[in-house]
Amino acid sequence: MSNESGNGRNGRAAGRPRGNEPRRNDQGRQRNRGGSTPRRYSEAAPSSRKRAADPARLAAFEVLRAVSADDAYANLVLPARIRAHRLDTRDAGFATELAYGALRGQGLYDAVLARCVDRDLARLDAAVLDVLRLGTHQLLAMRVPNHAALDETVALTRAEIGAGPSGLVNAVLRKVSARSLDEWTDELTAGVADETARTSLRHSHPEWIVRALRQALVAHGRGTDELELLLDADNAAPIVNLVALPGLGDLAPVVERGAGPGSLVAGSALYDGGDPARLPGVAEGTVRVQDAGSQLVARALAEHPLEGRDERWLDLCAGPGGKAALLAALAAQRGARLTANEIAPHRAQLVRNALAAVPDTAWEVEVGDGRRFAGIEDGYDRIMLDAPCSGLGALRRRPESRWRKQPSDIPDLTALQQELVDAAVAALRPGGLLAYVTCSPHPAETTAVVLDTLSRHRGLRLLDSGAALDAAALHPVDAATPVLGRRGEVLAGATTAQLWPHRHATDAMFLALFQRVEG
Ligand SMILES: C[S@@+](CC[C@H](N)C(=O)[O-])C[C@H]1O[C@@H](n2cnc3c(N)ncnc32)[C@H](O)[C@@H]1O
Repeated sequence: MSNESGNGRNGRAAGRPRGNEPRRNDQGRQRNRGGSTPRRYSEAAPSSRKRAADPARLAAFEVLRAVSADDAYANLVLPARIRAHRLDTRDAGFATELAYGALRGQGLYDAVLARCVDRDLARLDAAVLDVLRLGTHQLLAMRVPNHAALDETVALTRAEIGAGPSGLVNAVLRKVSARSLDEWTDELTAGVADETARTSLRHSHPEWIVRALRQALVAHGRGTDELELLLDADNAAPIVNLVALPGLGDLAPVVERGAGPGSLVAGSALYDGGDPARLPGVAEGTVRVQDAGSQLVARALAEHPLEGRDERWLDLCAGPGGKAALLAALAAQRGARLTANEIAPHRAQLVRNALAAVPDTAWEVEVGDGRRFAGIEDGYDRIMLDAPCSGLGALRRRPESRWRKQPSDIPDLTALQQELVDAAVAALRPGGLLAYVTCSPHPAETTAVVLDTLSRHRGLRLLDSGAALDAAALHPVDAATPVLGRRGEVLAGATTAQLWPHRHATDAMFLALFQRVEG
């Protein structure tokens, strides 16, 4: 057995990519090799190869098993598996790339596997299918030598599933390794006439999401020529974004530990040095992991000028508390107080945890349906409505989510979004500000909700949301979309704003900032 296919002297498992940057093709996809690279295979038969599973690959396998067998969320399972296997920073990075990459690429990898397995994939043992997805990702998209990907995946199969399927796994992965990712995608898409179906395969997104994102680009004033960039951004690992809670957190020690300053929003940093939980301030909760787009929409609400009283702030749908923590810290600096409401008790507890670092004079947590705020007496000055949504703007962060969502989810969500908007409007004092936010660019959840809201609430004005984002950002973000009125006229001074992973390196957060103009 070569050195590369066994555990190294430092305990690091074999076959890890070496060098700094993974190679990428012209769509930004990570590559294993080009078609001209010589292919190497282990000479040993599967039965005589190593049997122990490499801990990093085992951690990734456990994540895929939890996702497919228990409907778990990969981003919640992975940290625990990394700790359980005591992976160092490099191996944790390998396990993360392997698990997340295999989940994101599942649509394309299953199409490849369907060509290499002599039966319907649905008839394969689910654990065997997961192990094949992990092997396929290593062979086609990671810089793991072929022989290491094969040996290690067969060893994982033997150790975790049994000797029986290891021959099948070996045979299938040898077929997979006979072509590069580009060769496979070309072959799989060659006979597909429909453009959406081709794009869906090539970029490993369900067809309905490809269609929805194409419509979203158009609805928010972008060109459909950006679609492939957007899909590729969904398939790339996002860098960790940090926020220092204003007045409480300090980024200087975090920067000393290798983080770079964030370029989009004040008080933010970017970190790619491993587990952010080890950074100064993170355990204390004064420095938090939070997407820069989320930071920006929270600041856009908090920093927009407001006449009159500015003491009562409401976060209507606060769980798990990311925006609430930032809003509460800003409220504390202004002598305001945030009510953070959440319907799910366990998520309300996450909000309390997120707020723990902020003086408790500045916040309270309530548990209940946000729609009950329609009946309150004394209105709020600033309301954040970060509505439950499809999450189509955060696919890069939740690698399995694209395969779980259904187009039939959307109508129920938009009905709830509209009812929550109605409650928020009723809970707003005259002159008060309402931020309607989604982590989805889907037109039904964004522009359609805004137009419906404007048609039913004549006392509500849509502000220039794009300008509000620009004012809260370190530089103009160019995210504004003009809004058309009933007769097709552009509404003066009114825009919505849409951030994008491929343009802003944020989640695709949507913001519509409203003001109640009459009592
Ligand atoms: C998009 S998440 C909010 C994310 C949060 N603002 C943050 O930044 O961490 C939407 C939240 O709304 C909650 N939710 C769903 N229906 C609700 C309702 N009717 N009233 C209040 N909260 C609700 C969900 O449980 C979920 O925690």
